[in-house]
Amino acid sequence: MRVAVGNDHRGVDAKRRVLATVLAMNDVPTDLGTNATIGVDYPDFAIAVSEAVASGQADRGVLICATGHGMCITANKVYGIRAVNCRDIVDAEMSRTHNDANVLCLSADLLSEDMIEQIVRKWIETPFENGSGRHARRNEKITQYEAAHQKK
Ligand SMILES: O=C(CO)[C@H](O)[C@H](O)[C@H](O)COP(=O)(O)O
Repeated sequence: MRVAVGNDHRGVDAKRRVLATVLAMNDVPTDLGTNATIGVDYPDFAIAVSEAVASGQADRGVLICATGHGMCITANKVYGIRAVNCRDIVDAEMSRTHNDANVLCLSADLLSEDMIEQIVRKWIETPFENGSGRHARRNEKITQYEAAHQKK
C-alpha cells in the first residue's frame, strides 16, 4: 500500500514514527513534509496529501498536527476524501470497517508515539467491512451529495 504522509511543525517527530511504522508493515510511505519546526500552515500539507490520495497517486494518507482537527477539516474539503481524526484503536478500526476512511488524522500533542504506532497499524491493516451493503450505501450517499454540490 502507498501511504502519503504529511504534517505541520507540531508533527515532525510523530511523523517520523508514522513513516517507520508504515515501512515496518512493508508498505510504502511518501513524506510530503514538512520537516520544518518553524511555524507552517497545516492546510498546505493536508491538501498535498489529500490530493495525492484523491488522484490515486497514494492509496491512503496520514496527517499529523497538534490536535488532528485542522488537518481533518481541510482534508475533508478535497473531493473523494473521507478523513477521520482518531484517538484510539477503536476509532481506527471502525473508521475503516464502517467508513472506509482513506485519510487518517492524528494529534501529535495528545497521543504518545506508541499509541500513534498502534493506531496507524490498526488503520492500515483493517479492511472495509461493507456490512451487507449498508456501509457502502451510506458512503455512496456522501459521494452523491459531494458530487451534486461540487463547485468549480
Ligand atoms: O489545527 C490545529 C488545531 O486545531 C492544528 O493542531 C495546528 O497544529 C495548530 O493550530 C498549530 O498551532 P500553532 O500555535 O501555530 O503551533
